[in-house]
Order: sequence, then structure tokens, then C-alpha cells
Amino acid sequence: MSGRLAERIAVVTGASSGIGAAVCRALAREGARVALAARREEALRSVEEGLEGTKSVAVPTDVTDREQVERLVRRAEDELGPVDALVNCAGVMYYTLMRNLRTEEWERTVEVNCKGVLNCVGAVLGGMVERGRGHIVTISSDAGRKVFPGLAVYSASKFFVEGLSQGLRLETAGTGIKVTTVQPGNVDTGLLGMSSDREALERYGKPSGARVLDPEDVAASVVHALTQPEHVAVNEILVEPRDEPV
Ligand SMILES: NC(=O)C1=CN([C@@H]2O[C@H](COP(=O)(O)OP(=O)(O)OC[C@H]3O[C@@H](n4cnc5c(N)ncnc54)[C@H](OP(=O)(O)O)[C@@H]3O)[C@@H](O)[C@H]2O)C=CC1
Ligand SMILES: CC(=O)[C@H](N)C(=O)O
Repeated sequence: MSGRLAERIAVVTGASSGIGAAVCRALAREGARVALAARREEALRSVEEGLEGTKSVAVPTDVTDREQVERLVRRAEDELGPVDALVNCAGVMYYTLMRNLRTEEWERTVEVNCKGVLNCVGAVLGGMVERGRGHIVTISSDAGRKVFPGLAVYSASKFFVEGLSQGLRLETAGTGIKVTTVQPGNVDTGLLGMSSDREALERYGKPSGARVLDPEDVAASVVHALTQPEHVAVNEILVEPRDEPV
């Protein structure tokens, strides 16, 4: 398979829908071998079936479970080869007003968006350092740069991802590893459907009417970061709908 990422091996979480699925398709088109991870097995397999002519493996995984994530990376390495790139797309977003105390949704956000990313980074980092190469890309958000009302916990989780990535980048400089965050504004996916706090949704979750991003627009940013020359690190990409700047 030819392409700018030929023979590169990528693990993509959140691969069963939205941005993660688009990232898998874009990486496969560039020739990468892809390990797809998320919890919904059927959706994962249907994304895998749509990948064009590359080797892939679909591994049902809950990123909040460290053992499952370690198993994912072992499967990827056994079936595809040493992992060159991790793309963290798995995430949840709940519109909640702090005073409405949606504590389960707060906890879920921390579990998936913060601990899930830590579990995935922890599972690939040792191998990348040993091999002297690797790229960790995390789908953060424009909410990782600026807090949105109704999204205090979500924004905080994305600030966590930004802080983690900065620290990782500083500590791994000189080891051959690159660390990128992609910070999308609104993207046309099912992410909004998760909120149960009607008041928060009503106040802050209504679409502006502007044309938002497609998942493929975000996937293109991931491919851009992954296809730079060896000495070039694209550390952050802010990509927003033209008519919704924050
Ligand atoms: N849509 C938007 O406007 C924006 C989205 N983002 C970020 O993009 C990322 C992807 O979201 P998006 O594509 O929009 O939404 P989707 O809801 O389409 O995708 C979320 C993905 O995360 C997976 N996921 C959720 N929980 C877990 C878990 N515990 N373990 C493994 N996988 C999990 C889901 O798979 P499954 O349910 O099968 O486990 C799904 O594949 C998120 O991190 C989000 O914060 C950032 C900015 C804007
Ligand atoms: C703050 C936002 O709504 C952002 N578009 C996101 O979904 O992360």
C-alpha cells in the first residue's frame, strides 16, 4: 500500500464513530495500518469494513480500563507491528450547569477524557521511547483553550489534555517523539446527544446555525500533523468553523 503513511502503524481510540472513524479512514487512505478501538463492537467492525486496502484490526476496548488498553496495544503490535502513532479520539461531552450537580456526568468526563487518555499514553510510551520514534495525537477541543459556559467540567478535561501534552512534549524532546493536540470547534457528530441536563442544553447547547466542521476536516488536521518531515513538530492545531471563532 502506498501513501504518505505507508507501513506506519496507528492505534485510534473512539474509532466507532465521528472524528475517530474519519481519522481511521484518512489514515488508511494514506497507507497506514490501523488498530481501531472503542466499546461498540458492531460499529467498530463496520468502520473497519469501510477501510480501503490496508491491514487493520478492530479491538473492542474501554479506554477507562487500563488492562483493556494494554491488551489493545499488544493486539496491535502482534497483528500489525510496533505502534508509530496513537490518536486519542475517545471522549464524552455533557452540557451541565455546575449547580445542577450532575456528578455522574462529571465523573464520566474525568474517567474517559482524562484517565482514558492517560491509560492510552501509558500503554504506548515505553515502546516509543525504546524505539526512538512515535507520535501521540490527542483530539482536545477549542474548549482546551477557552472555557465554555455549561461545559466547565468538559473544558477542564480538555485543559487537562493540553497540560498533559505540553508536559509530555517537554519531557520527550530529543527522544524522537512528537506530541500534538488538535483543538476542533464544533463538529457534526453525535457528541451533543449525551447531555441529560436540559437546562444547560437549552441555555448553552443550541446550534448557532453556522456551518460546522465535518469529522473529515479534523481527520485532515491529524494527517497533516502525522505527515510532516521528521524534524518538524506540529504541536497544536486549532481548527474551527469559519463562522464560529471563539
Ligand atoms: N464533535 C465536536 O464538536 C467536537 C469533538 N471533540 C472531541 O472529539 C472526540 C471525538 O468525539 P466525536 O467524534 O465528536 O463524538 P462521537 O460521540 O461520535 O465519538 C466519541 C467516541 O468515543 C468513544 N468512547 C466513548 N467512551 C469510550 C470509552 N469509555 N472507551 C472507549 N471509547 C469510548 C465512542 O465509542 P463507543 O461508544 O463505541 O465506546 C466514540 O467512538 C472527543 O474527544 C471530543 O471531545 C472536540 C471538539 C469538538
Ligand atoms: C466547546 C465545544 O462545544 C467544542 N466544539 C467541543 O465539542 O469540544
